Amino acid sequence: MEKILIIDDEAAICSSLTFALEDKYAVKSTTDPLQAVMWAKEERFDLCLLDLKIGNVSGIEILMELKGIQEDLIVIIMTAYGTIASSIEAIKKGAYSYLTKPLNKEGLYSIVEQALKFQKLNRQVEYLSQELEKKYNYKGIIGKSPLMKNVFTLIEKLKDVETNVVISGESGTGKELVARAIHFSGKRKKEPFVAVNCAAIPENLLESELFGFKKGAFTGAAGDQMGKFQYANNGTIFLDEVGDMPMALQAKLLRVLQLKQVTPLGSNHPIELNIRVIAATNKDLKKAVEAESFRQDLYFRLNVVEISIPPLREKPQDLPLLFQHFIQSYNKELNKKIKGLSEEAQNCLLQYHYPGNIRELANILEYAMLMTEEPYIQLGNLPLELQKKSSAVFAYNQNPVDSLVGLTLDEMEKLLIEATLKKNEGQRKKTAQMLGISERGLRNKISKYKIDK
Ligand SMILES: Nc1ncnc2c1ncn2[C@@H]1O[C@H](COP(=O)(O)OP(=O)(O)OP(=O)(O)O)[C@@H](O)[C@H]1O
Repeated sequence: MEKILIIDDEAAICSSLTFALEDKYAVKSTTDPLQAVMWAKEERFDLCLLDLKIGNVSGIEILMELKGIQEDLIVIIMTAYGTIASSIEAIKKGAYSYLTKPLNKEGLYSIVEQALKFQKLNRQVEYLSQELEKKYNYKGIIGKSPLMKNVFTLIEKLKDVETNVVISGESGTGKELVARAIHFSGKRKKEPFVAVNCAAIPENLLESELFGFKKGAFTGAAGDQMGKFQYANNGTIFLDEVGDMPMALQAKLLRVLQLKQVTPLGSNHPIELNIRVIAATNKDLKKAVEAESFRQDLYFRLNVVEISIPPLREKPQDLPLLFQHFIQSYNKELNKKIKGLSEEAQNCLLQYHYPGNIRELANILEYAMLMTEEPYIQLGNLPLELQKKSSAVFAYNQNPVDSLVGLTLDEMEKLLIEATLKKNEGQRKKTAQMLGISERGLRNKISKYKIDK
């Protein structure tokens, strides 16, 4: 039985409403707003009939307090004054609807029934979207596309074995997330997971960062320092951007992996290691081996199994799930109650090709959520760059040439190259022919406009 709370400063109204509703619902009523707030803290009501003015207390304040306690409580405002303005204010603050006094029984029944139905549906939607998120959320990695399912299968296979793994994919595709999933679901999960970005640490510091050093090993080595390998002992070391590791260090890394021991700089005492190595790269390591910028022996030692993570533009079916996932998580982080995206904003985000992959999508949504005050993110809340692209595409569909007015020639050229590449599924030769330029010319423009390949 649904529970209804009635708050009105007239005891007669409280009892007549109770009488009208108690056959069908569990009803509690009070003339004291403080009492009502106390009840709401102790038990969960489904619906509240709230007077707009209870003595000196404003019903809107009570409404806000009740909503703060239980967000999905349906509140129907009752007003003797019938002033549209205050009722509209109440609705803006989260009331479901309002009734004008004197109350008519039929009107009351119908609005209560309708409101409870609405709430039931809302709860169902909330429940189903959480279930959906669970279904397509593999250890915090969202995705339902066949490409991502393949990644999940590999994680399952690799989590409990000791095999070295290379995770490849463009920047922001989730390589570190996958490495963490392997570590934290496998048998080393209680041991450390240590991530090192080989591209972010200056070359002269990388060796000491990885292997550690003894006091006096070099100028400035004021005391002993443990290296990342030692920190990660018994656990997993995650070598991010391994393709950027200098050649000299690659040889040392290979020795550490072969001998399963590390010797800090300036020390003669090797330390035994029991470590799993997961490396990541946004470069094509095979090509780097061919170009002799990556050692072949190290490549074979690291790359026992490769997990390749597809760029976001190759798995558009994951976009709606990711939108929902990030909106939910930023709602928590930013203390917001955004419900979703307007159709226009959603279309704009569906059309975009995300050179920065999921990291870029997350940033766009965080920005948009900070900008929006409404329940749904609007096109105008998205970064300007995206809006511009979207309006150009939209306008183009309406009126091909006029619509491009406002873009610079460079912006237009970039859009045209992107669209032609997309039509030709990335084939440059065909694209260059279509655009009437040489392949070299196309390559130059691709790099000038930073178009992803
Ligand atoms: N499938 C996914 N589901 C949910 N969040 C994801 C997913 N993939 C990536 N992310 C999020 O996107 C951000 C970037 O991911 P991550 O750092 O793992 O990417 P990366 O490929 O290692 O990037 P880089 O190469 O730049 O280091 C993180 O905040 C991560 O949580």
